[in-house]
Amino acid sequence: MVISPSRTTPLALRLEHVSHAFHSDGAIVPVIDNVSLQAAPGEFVALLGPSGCGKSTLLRLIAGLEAPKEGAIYGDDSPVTGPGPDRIIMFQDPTLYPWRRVRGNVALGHDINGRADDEAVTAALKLVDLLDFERAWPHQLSGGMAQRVALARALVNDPRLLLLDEPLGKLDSLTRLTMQTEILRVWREKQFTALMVTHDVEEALLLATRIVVFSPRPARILADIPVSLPERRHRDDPKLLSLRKDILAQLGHREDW
Ligand SMILES: Nc1ncnc2c1ncn2[C@@H]1O[C@H](COP(=O)(O)OP(=O)(O)OP(=O)(O)O)[C@@H](O)[C@H]1O
Repeated sequence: MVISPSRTTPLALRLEHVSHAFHSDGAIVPVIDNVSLQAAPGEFVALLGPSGCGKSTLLRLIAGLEAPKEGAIYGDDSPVTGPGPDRIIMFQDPTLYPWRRVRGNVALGHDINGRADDEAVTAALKLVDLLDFERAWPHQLSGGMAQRVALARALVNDPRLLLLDEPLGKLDSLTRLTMQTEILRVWREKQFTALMVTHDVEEALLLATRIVVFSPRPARILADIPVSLPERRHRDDPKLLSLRKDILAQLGHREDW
């Protein structure tokens, strides 16, 4: 499979009454509680919620890494029964192999049958603007560059749904701003469906077309908010600031102290 130079065919995602729980020390710990959610093809949905509420677990269920205890997940009306190259997850930690160059790390995303497609790897490197660094080693990269390598590795199979699990969480604030722009640029170019977990309300408002707010564990949907802001957004837009205040209130934060 070769990463297509133009738009991909985005996936329509649907979760129906999804619940999940873990066994811990002989007890059952509910983590997801009756979550029904849809993402239209090409939407960028941000998932916000308190730490430990179950957001990463929800992404793992959508990626097919685990099966929900109850409910069902559909991609384009087909039930999700396991992982697949159409749904790729990108984590907070880029986890690059230090003994592989940048190109070799990106190729790993495509190495399922023991060989990578050179053209696909080149296209993915180009997409994140790292072709000039293809022969660099991971230790020679900045944190932002390492995350761009991880993004290229996620994109090399041309996913139809990209699941971003706090991908910018460990970056310094300036690199984070640059990476937000990078992610938006790549999403606009490829037009995959995106679901991104973040703790940063402003980040969600700058990137997403919709924001879903979750309760503390077990995660229930508290609010599903369309972000009807212009495509090019400004963090000091009064409408963005007002939405930010509403969402922080949903999360139990008040800013009047
Ligand atoms: N494999 C597991 N076995 C047992 N408990 C687990 C497992 N994975 C996650 N949990 C628990 O499920 C809960 C939700 O975890 P999860 O990582 O999904 O939360 P989160 O909202 O992504 O958290 P954060 O925002 O801090 O990353 C936590 O209490 C966690 O300890």
